[in-house]
Amino acid sequence: MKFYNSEKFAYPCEDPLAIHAITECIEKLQEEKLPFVTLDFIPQLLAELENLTEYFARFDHLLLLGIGGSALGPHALQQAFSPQDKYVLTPDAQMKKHLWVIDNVNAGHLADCLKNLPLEKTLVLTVSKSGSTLETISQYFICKQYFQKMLPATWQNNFFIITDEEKGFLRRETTDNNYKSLPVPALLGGRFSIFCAVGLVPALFLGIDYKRFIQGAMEAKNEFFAECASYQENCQNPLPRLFELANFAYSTMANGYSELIFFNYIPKWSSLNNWFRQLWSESLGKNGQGSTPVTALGTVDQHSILQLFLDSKPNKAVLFLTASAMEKNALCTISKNLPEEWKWLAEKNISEILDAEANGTKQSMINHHIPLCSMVFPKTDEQAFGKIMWELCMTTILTAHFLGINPYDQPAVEESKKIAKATLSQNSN
Ligand SMILES: O=P(O)(O)OC[C@H]1O[C@](O)(CO)[C@@H](O)[C@@H]1O
Repeated sequence: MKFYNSEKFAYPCEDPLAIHAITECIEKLQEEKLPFVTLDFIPQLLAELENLTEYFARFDHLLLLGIGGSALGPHALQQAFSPQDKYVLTPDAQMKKHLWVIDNVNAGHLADCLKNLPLEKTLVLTVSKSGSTLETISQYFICKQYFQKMLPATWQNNFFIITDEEKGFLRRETTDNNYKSLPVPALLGGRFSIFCAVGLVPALFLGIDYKRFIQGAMEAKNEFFAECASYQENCQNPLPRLFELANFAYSTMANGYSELIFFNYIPKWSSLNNWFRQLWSESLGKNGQGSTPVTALGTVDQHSILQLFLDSKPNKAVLFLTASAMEKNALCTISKNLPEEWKWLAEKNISEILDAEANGTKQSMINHHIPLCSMVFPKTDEQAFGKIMWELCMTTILTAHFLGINPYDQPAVEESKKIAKATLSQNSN
């Protein structure tokens, strides 16, 4: 991690106030023992997944009903490690397994899935921590009635539920209908749930190496707490890296930088953007605090939004993600044989073009005095993905601590849900 244009925001680790805030935060994390922080539910979950492997193997299609944290993480994993278009392009198609994420209320899409998917080979995976999200539950009812009609004798076998361990409508439905199910551990909210069954069931289904993904999260956790222990022992030791990042986020906000650009130059990780947007917004956007996450994908968004980033209000800080070892595919190397004015591109691989573009954007942002944190990833595999997701979650929690807010709730969202429910109740017979 390297910071630019942020010298004025330094949070010196020798400052007694900073030391106090940091040690207090570490103690709180150790005391709270939240499942996301401890990951202590993982061994049991891995054993349960092992037992379910044979059952999942019966199906070719996973129809995921869920929204927000119940869909964005699985979608990010799919895009990164099992993109559906990859199979369209691969004639030998190990294209056995498909994930269809129904995370919006789009009647056409749901109806197409129901009409066109082979139902016997389709597993409906309903994911909702609360078990009461209107969009998810409505789509669950529609799928249930359709499967009951089309597969009257066996329909229950095609339903799998991921929800709270004890509470909520979906937990009752699971018991009443004898569905197979896995829990979302208590106190593991939607945007932190990628490390439980919410992320791992779709990953297992698609053949993604979910064990390495979890290894990445574990590695991040162990590194973070080792750095914390060393800092607690002697505050002259380096500040834990994620505190540095949270400090950058916090102090840019405190200095009027109201937007945080998440500029991602790792095309394979494109869906990380939407996942991060929820994490940052719902965790920090409360009590008049927070910064608005604006996500961008390189190089595409250079050609749409970069102008504004560089030259509009100077209220933007940036997290800038690049990979240091981009895959060099021989098919994507330009030959020597080029027109004179393009000779400078001779023998360049497409990944070098991405690197050069990323470097150009980063340098120009730095030249425009934009506070920027650059994160360079040596790998982009499942393990690296698990690691960065855990680190971004932890950074968000640390930033919330500096802001003095609770990162785990999202109370303002409830109002619109109540209004929508009231409207539907009024119109019901
Ligand atoms: O998993 P659930 O409980 O259906 O919630 C879906 C999403 O809705 C929210 O509660 C916001 O309404 C998110 O925090 C959550 O990820």
